[in-house]
Amino acid sequence: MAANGGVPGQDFPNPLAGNPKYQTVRELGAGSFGIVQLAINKQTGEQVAVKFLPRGPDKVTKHVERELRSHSSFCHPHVVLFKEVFLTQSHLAIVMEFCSGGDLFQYVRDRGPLREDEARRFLQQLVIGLDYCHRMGVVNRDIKLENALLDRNKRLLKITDFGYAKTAADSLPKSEVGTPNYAAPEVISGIRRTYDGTKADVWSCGVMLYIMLFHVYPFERPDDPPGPRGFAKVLERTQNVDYRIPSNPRISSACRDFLSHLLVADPDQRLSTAAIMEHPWFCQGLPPGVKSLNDECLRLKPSMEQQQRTDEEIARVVREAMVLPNQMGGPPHARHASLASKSTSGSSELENYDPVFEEAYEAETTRGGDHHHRHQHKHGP
Ligand SMILES: Nc1ncnc2c1ncn2[C@@H]1O[C@H](COP(=O)(O)OP(=O)(O)OP(=O)(O)O)[C@@H](O)[C@H]1O
Repeated sequence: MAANGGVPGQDFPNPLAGNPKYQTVRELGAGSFGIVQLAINKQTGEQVAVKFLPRGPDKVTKHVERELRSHSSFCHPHVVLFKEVFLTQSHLAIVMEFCSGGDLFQYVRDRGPLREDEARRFLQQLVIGLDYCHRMGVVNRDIKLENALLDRNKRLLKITDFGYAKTAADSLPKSEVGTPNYAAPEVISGIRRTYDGTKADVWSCGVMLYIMLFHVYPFERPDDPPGPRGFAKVLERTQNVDYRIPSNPRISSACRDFLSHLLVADPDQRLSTAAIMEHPWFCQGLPPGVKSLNDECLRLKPSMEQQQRTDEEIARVVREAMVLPNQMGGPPHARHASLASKSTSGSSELENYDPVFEEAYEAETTRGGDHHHRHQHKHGP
């Protein structure tokens, strides 16, 4: 921490300086919208991640409001838990569950291709989390390795970043969003004025699985030219579904079949998350009870009145955050406009859920085998 209480490398004072509830531990990273800090809740000792968006109309937009609305309605073991949002003098602060194991991109980058059963375990968790979001009426549209965070044991996966998410009520997505390497053909082509965002998310899951298995992007080639020409080739191959299955590391025919049902050009022919959950490759080693987890989580959904109150509160905080503090003439420091804190407590089934996948991993590890192949590829993560 800089001497002035500021964040090293940042030209503004630490937004949490003097905050009565949270204290900064360290910076976790920066995204395109703002920085993320690890902080500690001084009252409970709990570690949390706090994302800061600079106040003012440039960074705090209606998209932020939508992200917060979606995120605040979720309560699921494979979705990073939203805790609260508040205003500081300079920033809108979004408090989330802290995932100390880094993201799946770093994990795959450090290990090389994952063993098929390890890749499947991550994919299972991703799809279960995603199916829940879809059933809550939200498509993510930015599914990628970087947005899958891991717990301290690097076993449990949690989806994060709903910056591009759309609710079903917002109508089907029309804009081209997401990350090019993970974008579905119908998103790239723009031929359909609208597309089914749930199926675009499924395509991105297919890309993620491919990268986990082979440590390279499916539609890139090592001899692609750099810059826009290489980029254009990736888009062209995506639209032609022109990918190859490397012979090394060898994958099972069931896995190959599974992948070929995710990376399908026609979204109507592509598996839905519900159909994925019936595929034999996906079901292998799936801990018992996991398939009914989403029904349980959906039962915990806030009531319409509750969610309406939360949405109104979010709208109020976001409206205030859009105005620069010196234009408000309001209180000078850390105006705490927070929502009630959330946790998964109250549902014993959810509280007991995390060990389910952990135990499944343990069983798998005991069964043996070298967990991590270490093939090096030129253009992988
Ligand atoms: N809940 C969290 N727990 C632990 N680390 C987190 C958490 N949320 C974000 N991070 C880390 O903070 C960094 C910035 O995250 P953020 O979501 O702002 O940006 P991003 O997803 O990398 O980029 P962008 O927002 O441009 O897509 C990332 O390295 C991410 O791993």
